[in-house]
Amino acid sequence: MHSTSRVIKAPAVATGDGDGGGPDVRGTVEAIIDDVRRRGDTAVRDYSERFDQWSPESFLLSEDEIARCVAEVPDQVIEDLRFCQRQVRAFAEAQRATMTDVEVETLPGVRLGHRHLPIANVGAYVPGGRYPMVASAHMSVITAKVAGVERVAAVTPPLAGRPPAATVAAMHLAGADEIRILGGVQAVAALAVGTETIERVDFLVGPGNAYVAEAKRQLFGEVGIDLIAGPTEILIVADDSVDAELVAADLLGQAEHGPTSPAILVTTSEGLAHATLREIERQLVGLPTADIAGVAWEQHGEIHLVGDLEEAAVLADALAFEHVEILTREPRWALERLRNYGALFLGEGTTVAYGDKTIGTNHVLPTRGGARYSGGLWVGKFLKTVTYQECDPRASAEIGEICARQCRIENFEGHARSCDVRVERFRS
Ligand SMILES: NC(=O)c1ccc[n+]([C@@H]2O[C@H](COP(=O)([O-])OP(=O)(O)OC[C@H]3O[C@@H](n4cnc5c(N)ncnc54)[C@H](O)[C@@H]3O)[C@@H](O)[C@H]2O)c1
Ligand SMILES: N[C@H](CO)Cc1c[nH]c[nH+]1
Ligand SMILES: [Zn+2]
Repeated sequence: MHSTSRVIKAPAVATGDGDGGGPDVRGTVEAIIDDVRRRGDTAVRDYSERFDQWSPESFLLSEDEIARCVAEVPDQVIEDLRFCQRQVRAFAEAQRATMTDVEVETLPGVRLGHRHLPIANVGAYVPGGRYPMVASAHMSVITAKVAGVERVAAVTPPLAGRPPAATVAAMHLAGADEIRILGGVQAVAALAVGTETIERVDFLVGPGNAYVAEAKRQLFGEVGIDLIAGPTEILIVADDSVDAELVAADLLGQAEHGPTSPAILVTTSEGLAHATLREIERQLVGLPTADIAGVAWEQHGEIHLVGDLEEAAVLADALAFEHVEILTREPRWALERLRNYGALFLGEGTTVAYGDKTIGTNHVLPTRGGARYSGGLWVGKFLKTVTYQECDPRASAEIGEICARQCRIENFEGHARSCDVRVERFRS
């Protein structure tokens, strides 16, 4: 296909630079994980002091401390948290209901099945370095609980030298079994490898900054992980049916996550492209987070003018962004056409912020191209799909003959004899 794509605004820094996985981040993370492995709680405390100026008597909140946090949160906030959590739970439960166990008779006397078993021990990282990311508590903790996870150990960094009350309330209402005020690599490493006071988990979930994402990547194998959910990304596909005010607001909305968060507009309308540039400048004035969003936009913001929506789709699939908004006349075309995205937002009626906080889909989503091979966090990530089999004597004799021959092709004589013994025993 001949592309007529033109760049209206290029990023000052190549997308992906500096937002994780670079040698500095990799080395720092490796050193912290090693140290936590060697020195346990002492290392955890040292890094918490160094990075978060936080060294309480215990990182684990007592029931009283949790109750004090919940009491600090205004009633309206608690009511809204409960609303958001109901939406997340309802969608997770609907997804869980699709995951039925299977048992089939594939041949007479041969029964094969699978079951979905919840992981027993999960660590849920709730970010909070720059903003208290309250909603991440719903996304990880509720979803784990809907899956049937027994122990959810939740962690989040302190906020201005204190437990972040709303985040703690959200973790508690979501059903977290343990709540620790502990952030960054030291928290993730402690959960993964275990320390004198923190029982290790089997699976780590949740978003985080480049350090947290890299820590999960390095610990993978020793512990399971949901996905790499690093610095937020947004891509908007738009035609001339949408106005620049909405597009600019949505781009800046996610750019405010951090100075390395890319925000990209792909449009068929040259008028919208230029209007969006102007509108972003206008909206940055007076935005309290303009210092972050402005840098993100300047360094990682892009506008591409394309010939048609097919070109837009090719670009969107190649970039495989975390969030993709479709602001075109008939947005549902994207459901059929696009394949690489973490979450899709169809039409002007919704926006990434709805998914981030309130509507019920999970906001823990793949970044840095991870959408090519993974979707976001969902109830299925907490379930292990395990198989079983059973064979009656007649079927066993039949299968055994074939299987023994197959084993010998591969020179597995021991395997073959485990079949032979059954053929002998069960042949009528
Ligand atoms: N992809 C997703 O699904 C998703 C969802 C929500 C949030 N996010 C992302 O989560 C991130 C949250 O980042 P944050 O920083 O606000 O909170 P965070 O909790 O992820 O990280 C804060 C911690 O980073 C550690 N840290 C900071 N500087 C460090 C350094 N130089 N060396 C080692 N450790 C260091 C500190 O211990 C601190 O507690 C954002 O990038 C946001 O875009 C992603
Ligand atoms: N946009 C983030 C997902 O990348 C989620 C979030 C929560 N709160 C604000 N934003
Ligand atoms: Zn967001």
